[in-house]
Amino acid sequence: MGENAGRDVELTLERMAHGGVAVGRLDGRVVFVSDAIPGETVRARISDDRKKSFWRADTVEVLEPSEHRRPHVWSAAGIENPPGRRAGGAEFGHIALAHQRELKRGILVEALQRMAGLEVDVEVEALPGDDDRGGLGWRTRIRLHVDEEGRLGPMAARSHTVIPVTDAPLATDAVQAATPFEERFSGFDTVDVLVPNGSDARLVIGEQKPTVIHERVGDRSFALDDTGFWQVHREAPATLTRAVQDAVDVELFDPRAGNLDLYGGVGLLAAAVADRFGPSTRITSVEADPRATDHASENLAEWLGAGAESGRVDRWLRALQERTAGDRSPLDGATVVLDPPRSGAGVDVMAALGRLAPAQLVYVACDPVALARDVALAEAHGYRLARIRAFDLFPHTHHVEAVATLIRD
Ligand SMILES: C[S@@+](CC[C@H](N)C(=O)[O-])C[C@H]1O[C@@H](n2cnc3c(N)ncnc32)[C@H](O)[C@@H]1O
Repeated sequence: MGENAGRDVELTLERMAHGGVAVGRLDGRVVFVSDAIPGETVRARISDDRKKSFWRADTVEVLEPSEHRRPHVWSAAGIENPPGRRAGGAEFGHIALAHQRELKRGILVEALQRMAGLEVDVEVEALPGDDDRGGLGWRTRIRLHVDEEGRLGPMAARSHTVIPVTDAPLATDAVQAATPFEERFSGFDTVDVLVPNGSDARLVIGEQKPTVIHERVGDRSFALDDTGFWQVHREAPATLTRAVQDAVDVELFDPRAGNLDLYGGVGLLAAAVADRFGPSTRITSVEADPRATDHASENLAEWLGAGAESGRVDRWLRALQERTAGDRSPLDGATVVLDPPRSGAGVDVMAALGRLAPAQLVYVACDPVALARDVALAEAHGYRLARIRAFDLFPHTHHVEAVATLIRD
């Protein structure tokens, strides 16, 4: 760190940036400030002055509060704790819930405008029950880290410091009740606590071998590993199922085409499509994790035309192209659902999709900037954004989920 780290400065915040930090300016230099709200004036402590183009700072006192400021929903994360000693993972917990959604909307709209040249408006929709519970009690799984004394807690934001806690209010009541906050776990790095829908709580301590669990979504049961990926919000699997079903343009959907569910996990979204379009639907889920792929095969077994293949999406699409003989693309008339990790699909995958030319893409995104970049790439390959919805899948954090339909012009 340079000589400014630790210095307190007064800043008025202009806007919220991607990543959940507010933007202020000090002598013309951008400063990203945590725990602040656009419009506020705060005293902030500089935490990182290594870069020429921007510094980072943490709010230590609010001098002129925003009307949207609230006491933090998690005392372990509030500004009463010293910078570097605040629990991470609830960086919007000091902002009124409706305003959190407004800020997330702004980030998504601005990213699409700046990176894809699109003027869209979109509401960030609350998930069922969240407004009644103040945006708390939604996490069906949490990962806690172990500090040097064996205590459990999240890391502080942008840090590897574990902050021991005695509660986790974003987690469901069942997850909180199952979390052994008072126990010590010396010798382990992490403890995962999860309560699958309709079954008992599970603890995954350190590098434990995976155990198969089941999650219910409506009438369906999905097999998965307790160490594997599953949507975190208790209402997310059902909400994304409906959103993907609604996002598919029915006129363009061909059940006999080579439909795909890329980054398919254990087959949640392939099942959504197959459920929507009936028993003759063909769809292949592509997933990098071989165990998740095995579960997807099992979870999709009732549809004759549905299956799962293991592989990295970029390589799998390249192999598909290489197998292609003649002029007809294997994705002619196909619908491709893709739900990549935070980094998005990226240049190679979007280019491969552009060459394979499916009729429509349904892009499920957990990062608005990666989405906007990939929408711009899709446009360059002849697709246009036909519709987009956004969901507040992660209340009290800066994260937002979007479901976009891109249609080949
Ligand atoms: C956001 S999750 C979505 C899973 C699924 N759609 C769901 O909703 O449950 C992303 C999935 O992509 C997988 N993944 C990450 N990178 C991948 C890649 N390059 N190729 C294939 N799968 C990948 C992860 O293992 C994870 O299961």
